Amino acid sequence: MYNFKKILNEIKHYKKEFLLAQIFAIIATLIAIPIPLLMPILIDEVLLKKPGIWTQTISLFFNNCSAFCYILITLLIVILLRGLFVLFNILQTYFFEKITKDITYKIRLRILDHLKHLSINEYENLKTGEIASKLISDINTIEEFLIKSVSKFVISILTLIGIAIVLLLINFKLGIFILLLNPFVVILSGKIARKVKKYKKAQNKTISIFQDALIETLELFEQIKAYNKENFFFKKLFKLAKELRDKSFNFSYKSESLNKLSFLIFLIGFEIFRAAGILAVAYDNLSIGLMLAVFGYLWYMMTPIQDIISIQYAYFSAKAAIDRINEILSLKTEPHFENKINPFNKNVKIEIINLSFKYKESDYILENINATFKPKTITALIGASGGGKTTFAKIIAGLLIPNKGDIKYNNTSYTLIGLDKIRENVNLILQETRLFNDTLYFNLTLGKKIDENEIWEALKKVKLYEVVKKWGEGLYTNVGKNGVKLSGGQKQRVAIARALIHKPKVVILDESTSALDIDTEREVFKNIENFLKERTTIIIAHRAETIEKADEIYMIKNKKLIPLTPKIS
Ligand SMILES: Nc1ncnc2c1ncn2[C@@H]1O[C@H](COP(=O)(O)OP(=O)(O)OP(=O)(O)O)[C@@H](O)[C@H]1O
Repeated sequence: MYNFKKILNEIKHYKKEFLLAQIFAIIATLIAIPIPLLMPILIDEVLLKKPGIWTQTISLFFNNCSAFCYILITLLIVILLRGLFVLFNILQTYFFEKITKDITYKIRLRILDHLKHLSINEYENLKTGEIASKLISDINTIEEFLIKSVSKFVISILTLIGIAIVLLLINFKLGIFILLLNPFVVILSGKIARKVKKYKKAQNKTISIFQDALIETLELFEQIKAYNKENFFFKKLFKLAKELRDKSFNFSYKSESLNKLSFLIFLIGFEIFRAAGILAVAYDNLSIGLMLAVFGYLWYMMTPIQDIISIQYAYFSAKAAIDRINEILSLKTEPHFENKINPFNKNVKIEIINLSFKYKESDYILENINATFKPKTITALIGASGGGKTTFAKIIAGLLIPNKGDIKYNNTSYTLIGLDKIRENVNLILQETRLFNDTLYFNLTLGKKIDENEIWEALKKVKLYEVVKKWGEGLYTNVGKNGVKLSGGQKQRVAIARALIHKPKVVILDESTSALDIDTEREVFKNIENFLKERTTIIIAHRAETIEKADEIYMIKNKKLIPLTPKIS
């Protein structure tokens, strides 16, 4: 779990970089502080002919300097200082960014690692979009806070101290007046500016509601047409479009007005300080040049004050982001079992012993069941819809962990094998096959190097050979997002081909030919029959013909697994 202390503590790992960054930040600030003073001072010392410390210093190096020479030298020095300021600023940014990006990278890795080990049961309750937004936007928010608090805070404080000293030295009374009042001006205008942000957010929300509805309508366009529901859905869209107009108008108008108001407050403050500056010239011996320098410092003060104030907001946003990230980190990961014994080096006998299972908040789906699945045997599993067949298959495949009882693979408990080993050797082919937006080759091999001939052989068996041969790029054809270029039945056959290629010791077919027509299903089964008979096979099916192929039959009924012997035919 994360908290601010833990995140800020991370900085300890970057002591060298952090120290360098701070040193560069201090140098940059020291360089920047005198810049607003240099040009205005020439007004007094050169134009108004009141020689002072600046022209005297230049004269030490250049004899008989003319007005042009003073202005040129000052200009060159200002340009040089500005250049050096940027250079040191870049250096400090480099190190600060390196630190913050590395810290957030570690947070990202930690979340990804947690997701990797998430139990499937927990994963099913998560929305993928939510995870994506959490990973990206919440971590960005934390990063923003880190940059503001770690890098900008120190610089802002230093800059303000530097400016305060210069202002007080220029004119004590004017300095005090500005230093006390300016933060209020910035805070007030900043507060209003934040309200603008709130309205902008509300406006974006209305836009996204409209966008979501539009996308959904377009995605389901075919079904909407088929059910003759265009009027209903488009009426909803028309209504949302109207709402979007009204709300957008309301928000844009308000946010624009507030924006202007915020700037007005800032300008009023600025004008008051200018007036105070002129008053100081009139009544307090402030020179015109120094007055102009004070105006320069007024602008210069704005950014550090704003940065300091925004740390507070960044803190609250980051706090919410940390809470959301912790929500992900609190999701249960699957138990880790040591891979002590590998029972999969021969054909597999699976024994289910007093096994019970329930989902997070459900009643028991399976209760105290016992069964044996013999090697080189095809077992059919039947039962009413919703009875728990897929759940049972997932447990055998190591995707769900039983709440009670044991599963033994060749007399070895799953707790001694390790889930990864089980998944490697038990291939569960589900009814719905999800494919990667990648080539058919990748979808079949999943990154493993497999000889193309072997793949073509598998495709022949599942009757996809002709189809794929016709594709221009053959095995290297991209199947599109979620395999859109393939029909439901073709996708199911890709999944079966994948199993043929990976040769698992146990195969579970969970209604994995449901989308095939009877003839194709019959042929595919005939082609893979030997493959299935050589291993431990469980077939979940409704069709009598599929069940007939089984050597044994089990039925799931009332949370129990009942052997059906003799075989129904
Ligand atoms: N992730 C889940 N969280 C909570 N309950 C679930 C989850 N998955 C399935 N269930 C519930 O478990 C029960 C068994 O579902 P399962 O999918 O295993 O049944 P099935 O026999 O395979 O059904 P079908 O023949 O319709 O595919 C159902 O009541 C279902 O609502």
